[in-house]
Parts: sequence; C-alpha cells; structure tokens
Amino acid sequence: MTPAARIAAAITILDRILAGEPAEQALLRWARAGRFAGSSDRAALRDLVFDSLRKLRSRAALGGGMTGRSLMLGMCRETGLDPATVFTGERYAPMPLAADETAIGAMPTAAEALDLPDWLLPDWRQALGPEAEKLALAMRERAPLWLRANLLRGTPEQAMAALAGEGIETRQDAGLASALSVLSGARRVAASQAYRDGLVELQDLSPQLACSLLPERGSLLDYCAGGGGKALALAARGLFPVTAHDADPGRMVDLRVRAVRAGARIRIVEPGRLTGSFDLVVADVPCSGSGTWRRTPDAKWRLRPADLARLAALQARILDEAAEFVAPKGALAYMTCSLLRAENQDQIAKFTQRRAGYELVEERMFTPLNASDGFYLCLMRRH
Ligand SMILES: C[S@@+](CC[C@H](N)C(=O)[O-])C[C@H]1O[C@@H](n2cnc3c(N)ncnc32)[C@H](O)[C@@H]1O
Repeated sequence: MTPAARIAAAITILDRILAGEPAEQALLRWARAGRFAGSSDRAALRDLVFDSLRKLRSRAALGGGMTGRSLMLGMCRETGLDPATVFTGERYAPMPLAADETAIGAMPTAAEALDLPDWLLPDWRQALGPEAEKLALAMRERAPLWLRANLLRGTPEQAMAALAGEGIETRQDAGLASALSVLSGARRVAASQAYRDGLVELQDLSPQLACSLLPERGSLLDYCAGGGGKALALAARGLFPVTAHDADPGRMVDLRVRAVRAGARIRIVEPGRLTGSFDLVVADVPCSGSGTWRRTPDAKWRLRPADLARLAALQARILDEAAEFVAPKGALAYMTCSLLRAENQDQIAKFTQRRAGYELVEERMFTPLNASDGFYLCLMRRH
C-alpha cells in the first residue's frame, strides 16, 4: 500500500471507532476484509490509528473536526506532511480536500493540547499535581515494550542471548535485572522461540517493579488473577506456590497455558471455593486503566464519570473481600493500573477507615516519568 492508501484506510477505521466500534475490533475487521494489505501495512495502519487516538482532541482541533478525514488532516498538519500530497484522489488515496476543509482547523487550545477529556482534567491535576501536564503529554506517546525474563527458565542474560539470536535486541533495566526493554524487533517477540519456550513474558516495567517490592516469604494469593500477569511474576520468584483466584473463571483460561509455558506452580481456585488464609494477598483490581492509555487510547475517550464511580465501588468491595483471606501478621497488596486518586489513595484511605488493624508499609506510583505505564501499589500489613 502507498502511504496515502494507508491514510485512506486509517480514515475508514477511525470513522468506525468514532461511531463506537472498539479500536482492536475495527482494525481486525479491516484487516480481514483488506486481504491485499501485508503485515507491514497492517502494522503501519495500526500505528496511524493508535497515534490519532492518543492525540484525538489536538488532532481534531488541527484538522477542524471529529471525523477520520479531519484526524488525518490534523496528523498531516502536526507532522508537517503536505496534505496536498496525500489527499489527491489518485488510486487508493483519500479524495482531494474541499475548500471548507482547507479553510478550517486551528492550533489546539491549552486544554486540547493535553489530549484528555475535559471532565477528567480536575481529577488528573488533583492526582498528579505538578506532573499532571507532563504526564498527560507522556500519554500521547507510544508505549515501549517490556519483557520479564522468567527466572524459572534461565537467567536474564540467557533470555537476552536467545532473543538476540532471533533478531530481538533488549536491555536490562538499571534497577531490576529481570526487566528487559525491547530496543528492536518488538514485532517478532510473540512469535519468537524464546517467548514460546517461556524464557520471557510480556509485562510492562511498572507492574514488574511493583511485584518486586512484595514480601518474599510465605503463602500467596492472587485474588484477581485474570490472565495471570501478577501471579506468574510472583511464582517466578520460585519461593512459594501461588494460588490464583478470579470472580470470573473464564478470565483465568490463559493462565493454565501460560503457567505450563513458564514452568510456574500455580494453583487455580474456582470462585466460591477459596478457603484459608495467606501471608500475602494481592488485589489487582479492575480499574479505569488510565495508566495504560498509551496502549489502549480509545479507552481514554470512552471513560465516563459514572464508570469511575462504579469502579470505585467495585474496588472497595474487592478490597474488603480480599482482606478476609489475609492471615494475621500477613500483608495485603492493592494494585491498579490507574493514575487517579479515586481509585488509589482514596480507596486506601477509606479501607483503613473501615477496617482497623492495617498499616501502610509501602505506597508507590509508577508513571512514564519514573518507570513505564501508570501503576499504583499500596502494600499494607495486618497487625
Ligand atoms: C486488572 S484485572 C486482573 C489482571 C491480572 N491480575 C493480570 O495481571 O493479568 C482484574 C480482574 O479482577 C476480576 N474481578 C472482578 N471482580 C472481582 C471480585 N469480586 N473478586 C475477584 N476478582 C474479581 C476480573 O474478572 C479481572 O480478571
């Protein structure tokens, strides 16, 4: 596909997303229909679409409207690409710009340039203080790819060498040796032998750092295990078996496969069958995902105040449920991939008011400015 044809395809896909279709689904539907597109076309198209979604407001301002065409026009104006060379109408290129399209579009206002929904700005500023603007701008950029070297299968150096043999260059994080940043060959990781052999898992740096701060002794319950990202990271320490639980057992289907690949000992418990108590209970609760909006930028625009209120109520309920399984003198780790106070610090303040006997041991907010995705950890100890 020519660059202009890719832009025409991005216009179609963006229009579907703006009409309500989830981004991943819209891309997949287009790829199935557009069989002429090669893998590099699909990758470039994905980048075009995701980039536009991360910068939706500012691009719409520059392009003069909230349509696929305006967003691509905004992209041209932002990146200095002459729209007349793209909107030519030739072969698969977008149709030429009409006079009114060339006439409209303006520099984004200060609020538009942050690329956040207006209603969220006060919460964002309250949560992030002096870093609020920098973090909003960081969320407009593409996220890096991080891997976790699985210590059950070898050393980080062995994982790096195996990846390098398949053309994937990585670098260890300065503070956490098992966290590998992918420098090149990112698109090859999922199909690589190193990944299929369980030498590495896909996991962002921030949750890896959070897991590295958890106590290493004793029995461990991942109360909201889902696909098992945290359970696998904690089981990789090889110290104690991990028990995994989720209210929706369907969410744990992948976990069995991933545990076998990783050589991890994970006991999966169906909802309603969980008994006993644990030295460490991890509650990685459902959240707005505001810390991961670089990867799921359409979620940034879908979130509504009512969703935040619903999530906050669910998070409080899960904290109370999970606390029932914490052994005396045990620990409770609350985690979200959100940057917002209502889902993080406020939840902990309310929890410690509701329940006597917990003290804060560690509270961390990881962000693209000090780690990678936005990720919150609060570790509490029960008296
Ligand atoms: C953020 S996801 C977990 C991600 C997972 N820990 C990982 O690292 O891949 C939150 C999970 O909480 C689960 N969940 C929702 N309500 C729950 C409840 N009341 N009890 C336990 N799990 C719950 C959801 O099904 C979902 O899988």
